[in-house]
Amino acid sequence: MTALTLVDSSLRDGMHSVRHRFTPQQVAAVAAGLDRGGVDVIEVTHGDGLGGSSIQYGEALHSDAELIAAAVEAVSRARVAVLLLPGIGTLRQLREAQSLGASVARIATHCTEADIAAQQIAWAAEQGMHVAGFLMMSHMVQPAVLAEQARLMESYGAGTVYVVDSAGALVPGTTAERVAALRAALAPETAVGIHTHNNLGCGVGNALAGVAAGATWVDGSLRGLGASAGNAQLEVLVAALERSGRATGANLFELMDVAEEVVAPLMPRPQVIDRSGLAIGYAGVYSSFLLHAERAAERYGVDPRDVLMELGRRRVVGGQEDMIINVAAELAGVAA
Ligand SMILES: CC[C@H](O)CC(=O)C(=O)O
Ligand SMILES: [Mn+2]
Repeated sequence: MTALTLVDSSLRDGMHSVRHRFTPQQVAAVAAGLDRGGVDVIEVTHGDGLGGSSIQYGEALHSDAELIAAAVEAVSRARVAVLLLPGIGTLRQLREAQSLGASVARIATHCTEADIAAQQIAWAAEQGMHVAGFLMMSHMVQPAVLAEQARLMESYGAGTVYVVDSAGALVPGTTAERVAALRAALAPETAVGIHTHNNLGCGVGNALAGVAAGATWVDGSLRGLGASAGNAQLEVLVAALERSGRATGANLFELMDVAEEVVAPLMPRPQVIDRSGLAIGYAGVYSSFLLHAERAAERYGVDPRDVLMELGRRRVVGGQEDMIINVAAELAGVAA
C-alpha cells in the first residue's frame, strides 16, 4: 500500500481565518511543531496563495516571502509548499518562493479550468518542484468531468492532482466517487490528493473516504483552522486514519500538543460550524459569497440562506458576484 503524504494547511487555509495576519514568529512556531509531529508537507502563503495580499483578497501583515523563509528555517525534514492561483500569483513569485526553499507547488484552478494552469504547472515541474494540481469546487462537476480535468493537469506535469471540496459540500460517498474517478484516470505514478472542508461536518469523514478510495496525499489543519467552517482537523484525522488501519508516520501526541498549545491561542474564535458555514456547504457555493449574500439579503429584506441556495442552484461561481444582487432582488420580487 502506498504511504500517505500528510499535508498541513493551517498556515495557508488558516490564513483566511486570521485575516492573513500570521507573523514569521508564529509561522516558525507552528511549522516547527508540525515538523516534530511528522507532517510531510507544510503549506504557507496568503490564504489566496502567492500574491493574494491585496484590497480585494485581504492585505497580509507580512509578505509571502517572509513567511516562507520563516517556515523553511524552522523545519528539518518537512517540505514547504506554496499555493498559486493563476491570475492572482505570478511565476516571478513562484520562482522567489522556490529560491527561499519551497519545494512543493500547489497550483489551483476552478474544477473546469485546468487549462489555465498549463504554464504554471509545466514551469514548476521543470524546476524540479513537486506539483500538486488543485481542482477547486470539485462538487460542481460529475466525477468523469473532474477526471478529464485531472488528466489535463497531469499532462502539464502535475505529480499529484487533488479533489478539493472548497465549499465543504461533499459527503463521504460523493468524495469517494470523485477520488476513485481520478485514481482510475491517472497514471499509477500520479498521486491523488484530497482537501476537505467541514461545512457539513464531514471534513475528517470525507478525508477518510478519499483515502479509502485511493487518495494518498491528504490535507488537514490543526484545530481545523481554515476558511469558512474550517478544514479536516489534522490531529483528529491522524488518529482516525491510524484507527482505520492507515499508518501516517505522524506523532499524534506531538500534533495534539501543537494544536492545543501553539495554534489554539492564535485563533480568533473556535472553528465551529455556525449557520453561515453550514449554509455555504448546503448550498455548495464559494465561502466568499457569504458576505455579499448577507448584504444583498439585508437590502432586499430576504433570508441570506435563500440567496445562497438559489446561487447554488444556478451554479454561480467566483467572478459572478454581480448575480448575488439580482438573485436577492428576484427573491424579493423587485427589480435590482
Ligand atoms: C482561494 C483559494 C482557496 O482557499 C483554496 C482552497 O483551499 C479551497 O478551495 O478549498
Ligand atoms: Mn481549502
